Amino acid sequence: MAEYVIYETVAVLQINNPPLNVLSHHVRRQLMSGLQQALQDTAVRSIVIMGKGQIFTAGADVKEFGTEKALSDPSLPTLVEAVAASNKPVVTAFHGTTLGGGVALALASHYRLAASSVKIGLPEVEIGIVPTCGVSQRLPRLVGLQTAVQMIVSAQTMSAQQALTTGLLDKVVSGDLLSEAVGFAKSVEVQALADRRVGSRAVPGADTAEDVLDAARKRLVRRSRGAIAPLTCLQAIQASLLPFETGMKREAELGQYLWTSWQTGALRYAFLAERTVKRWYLPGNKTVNYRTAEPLVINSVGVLGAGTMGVGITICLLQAGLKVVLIEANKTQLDKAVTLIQRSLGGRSHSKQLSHQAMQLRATTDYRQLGEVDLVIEAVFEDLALKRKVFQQLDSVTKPQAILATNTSGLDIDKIASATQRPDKVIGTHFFSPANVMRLLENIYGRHTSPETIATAMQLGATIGKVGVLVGNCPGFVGNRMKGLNFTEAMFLLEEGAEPQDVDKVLEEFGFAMGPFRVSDLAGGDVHWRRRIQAGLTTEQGPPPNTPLLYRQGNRYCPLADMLCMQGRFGQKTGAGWYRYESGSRAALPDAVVHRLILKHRQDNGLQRRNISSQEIVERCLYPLINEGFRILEEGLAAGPQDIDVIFLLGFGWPRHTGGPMYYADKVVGLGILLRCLEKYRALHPRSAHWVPSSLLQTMATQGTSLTAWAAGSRL
Ligand SMILES: CCCCCCCCCCCCC/C=C/C(=O)SCCNC(=O)CCNC(=O)[C@H](O)C(C)(C)COP(=O)(O)OP(=O)(O)OC[C@H]1O[C@@H](n2cnc3c(N)ncnc32)[C@H](O)[C@@H]1OP(=O)(O)O
Repeated sequence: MAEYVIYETVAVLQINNPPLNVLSHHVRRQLMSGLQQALQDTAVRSIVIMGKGQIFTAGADVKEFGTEKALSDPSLPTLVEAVAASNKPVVTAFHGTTLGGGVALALASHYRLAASSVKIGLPEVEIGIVPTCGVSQRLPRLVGLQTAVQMIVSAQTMSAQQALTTGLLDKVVSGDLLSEAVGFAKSVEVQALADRRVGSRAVPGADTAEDVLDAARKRLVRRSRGAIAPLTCLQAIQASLLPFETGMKREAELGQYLWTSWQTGALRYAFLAERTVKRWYLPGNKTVNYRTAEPLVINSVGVLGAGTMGVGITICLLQAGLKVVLIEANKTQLDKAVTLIQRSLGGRSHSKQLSHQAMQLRATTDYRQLGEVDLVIEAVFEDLALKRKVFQQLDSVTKPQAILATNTSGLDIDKIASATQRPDKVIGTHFFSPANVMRLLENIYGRHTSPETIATAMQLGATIGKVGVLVGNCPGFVGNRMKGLNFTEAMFLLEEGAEPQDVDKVLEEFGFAMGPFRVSDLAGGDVHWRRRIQAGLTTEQGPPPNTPLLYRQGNRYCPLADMLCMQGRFGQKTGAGWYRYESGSRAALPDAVVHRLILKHRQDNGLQRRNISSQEIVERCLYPLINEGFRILEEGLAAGPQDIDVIFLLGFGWPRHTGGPMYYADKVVGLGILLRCLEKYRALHPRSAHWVPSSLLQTMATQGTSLTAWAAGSRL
């Protein structure tokens, strides 16, 4: 709700809708009624709008979007325009965080005041909408086009000091915000309002406007990759160069266009899904969940292995204020890791002046130093036998109540746990590289993992700023199990007529930052080659004896990746893979050697080249992966489609504006069409098991059930 209090001649309207003061319908109604009361009360000469609690407001109520409530009277635009039309001065005074609709209220006010710690931002583009309510028209008039573009299109927050410098704020206060705001409001009661109305101003620096907009447009065309919101927001900003009323009409048209687009639905889903997955539960036993399981308190963590992953994990633990014992048998490697960690945390090792965070690190070659830690994250080489040996050692050196986590991208958690006497305390914590940057933490529970251990791993993820997603134990877990199929089909497309750059281009246009072949070159082709060798699919010398070249273990198989690896072409690190790289450059250049290799492979094996459409590339690379997602749900390895989508959005660069693979299948492709497509390709490629539609998909498609609606109903 919103409270109404009078301080002499000042009416103070305080938003009180904990925890984040979102501008839900009831809040808007009360603010509007408070505003009208203040305007009618002759004793009131000025009005202050502020918020109670930890922040001013997180903006419009995103959970109302897509429902009638979002447009119910007073809608946010109506409220904002009522503030702008006030004939008594309105001062918006904010603290904590002020986002979206909160900024709209502030811009419509006559004065803006903020606490010095405030963060101001316009995250609308991230949920696929235009910052309407006059924001796209008033902000450029107040701070100039360059800053407006920066704020609206980047969605980054601004500090109070930056906002003061750009002219967004009139004053930054360090004392009590309420008394400062009331004092300020009194001081402006007799001031004329005409030139305080932002809408009546001209956009400063309009002479350089076209240059600013052109540069922004070029940047966005390069970066948006299919997302429509950023360029639409830019169009709205451009309209601020028109007379105010005309610009407002244009803003409303563009606002409506995005408001009704499927992409805003997808982006809003992604926003809520990231929060939904925190409310974890075991798909097979909902009584084990985030409410019933208590996490252990974790103060100190051991990290075993100081390779790239170990270093990244250590950095995020230290950044979260945890004590870390880093163990590495190789002293040279350990020293190198310590330098990297200190550098990353801002400590200056040469002057011995370390940051406070870096001082929480103890680096040693001695396992016994793990005796007192609350939890260990093992990050040694991805080899089951090695990990089992390490866990045996950990079991004997750590205290009995310590949790033992393994950073594996696909090995069997139960086999690792069975090397210890405490399988209930063993869990998989799959970090994504670079571990200190990527926000995903895939947590994998084994057959014996206790609820307490799960709750602790999920809590640890939140502590270190990651989004933890809980999944069941299967080869590759959820992410890699699904992702692997994308690459498999991408290679079949090469056999049938495509070149690596064709496949990459189509998937990059779809929205991925990099296509599968560029990703493979970046990650290093040898990583998966080793896995294929371990799985008995190939050998270092070629196919295993008495194995047909194009079929392995009963399925169609493309040996092209193996052939490249046998030539030592592992990708960027060797200067050549699916592409070639000129020395020191990361630019992937199409390579005649690869072209000839593919050509010869087709000729040797009687494979006919044909033209492959972009549509087919998308379907062949993405639909098997989605089908596998349905199988994962069917097998009870993920609680819902949100969990799978968050894994792909945060761990695999799946384009956010499509919501993630499961949302995309449900809301964009349609389950019926997906099913028919799988059946078509199954008929064409009978030796690829991944085209067999999952029974869950078949049931849903046949019954016309929506996956997201089904999931929303079953979620705790
Ligand atoms: C057909 C005609 C069409 C015409 C157009 C009609 C117009 C209709 C209105 C249009 C209005 C346009 C202009 C205004 C736009 C906006 O304001 S859009 C909203 C902008 N705000 C956001 O995007 C907020 C994003 N939130 C955050 O970044 C973070 O939540 C936070 C504020 C920084 C706090 O972070 P943290 O403390 O980590 O908390 P969280 O876990 O993220 O959130 C806690 C719970 O609060 C929920 N929540 C957060 N923000 C909102 C929100 N804006 N609305 C609703 N709910 C919100 C969040 O989901 C969490 O809840 P659970 O999901 O239940 O866990």
